Amino acid sequence: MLEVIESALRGGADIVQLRDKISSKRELVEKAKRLKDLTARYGVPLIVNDHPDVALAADADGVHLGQEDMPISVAREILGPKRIVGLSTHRIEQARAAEWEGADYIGVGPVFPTATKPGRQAVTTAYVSQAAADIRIPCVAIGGITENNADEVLKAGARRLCAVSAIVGHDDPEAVCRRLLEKIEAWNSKTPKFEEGLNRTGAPEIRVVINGRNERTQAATLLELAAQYKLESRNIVAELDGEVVPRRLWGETSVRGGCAVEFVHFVGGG
Ligand SMILES: Cc1ncc(COP(=O)(O)OP(=O)(O)O)c(N)n1
Ligand SMILES: Cc1ncsc1CCOP(=O)(O)O
Ligand SMILES: [Mg+2]
Repeated sequence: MLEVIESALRGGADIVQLRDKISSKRELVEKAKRLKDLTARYGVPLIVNDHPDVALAADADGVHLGQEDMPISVAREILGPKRIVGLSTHRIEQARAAEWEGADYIGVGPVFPTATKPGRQAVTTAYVSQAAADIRIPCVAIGGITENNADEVLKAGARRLCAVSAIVGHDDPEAVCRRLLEKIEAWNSKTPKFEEGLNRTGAPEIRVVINGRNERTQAATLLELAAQYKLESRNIVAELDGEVVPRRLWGETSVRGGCAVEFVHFVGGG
């Protein structure tokens, strides 16, 4: 496994997921630790599929969850705010919900039928296009993607590809990754520089609920959020997820996707 992954890393793979449905938890932790040592040498994040506890034990960079796995909020409780939490999606409503609930990225697939995930209906490139147009967090197209059909997926709007068998089932993973990356880069240079998940000023955009309304914001802290609404110098109280946050802490209080903020001001007589 380590040889194959190192070859992919040499070819430019820029994120690695440990997906192993057979090993025991004990074996998974061992594998994840060894993989983490390897990916860290290449400065590449390691994601563990399905198991936040294994991700934590191996100091991996995040976890990938499916629709049947634990909720994002529970994984975050286990992993803390800094690690990556990704979620599989198969239709646009699930993608919107994932964004809303604070996923860091979504899987979009299976784009094509694949023996790696047998019995799963393909979502086709139509869903890839929908996600690319509608979703701000990074979208990773997955499922049956090979060098032969990568351009079709990229043409549909994907800018991140995940491939399993096309890479690990090839005798030269490095060469496959290099060629896939060339395709991704060719499509990136054809389209305006607009990173998925980042808006045009470069800051990540998240969805929050402000005084009961769904809003998008680039604010990283409560202070920035107040400033966005020109409230920072007004005599108001802020609540984050039902807790009052003292004004002196606004600058160091993070706002994250899906959180609820109430800005309350006082009026005479009540
Ligand atoms: C990047 C990415 N996308 C989708 C999946 C599939 O996750 P899930 O639906 O939970 O299925 P399993 O992989 O657990 O069989 C993934 N692993 N990675
Ligand atoms: C895990 C997973 N989830 C959706 S498709 C898939 C398998 C992707 O593997 P392959 O690249 O071999 O089709
Ligand atoms: Mg899963």
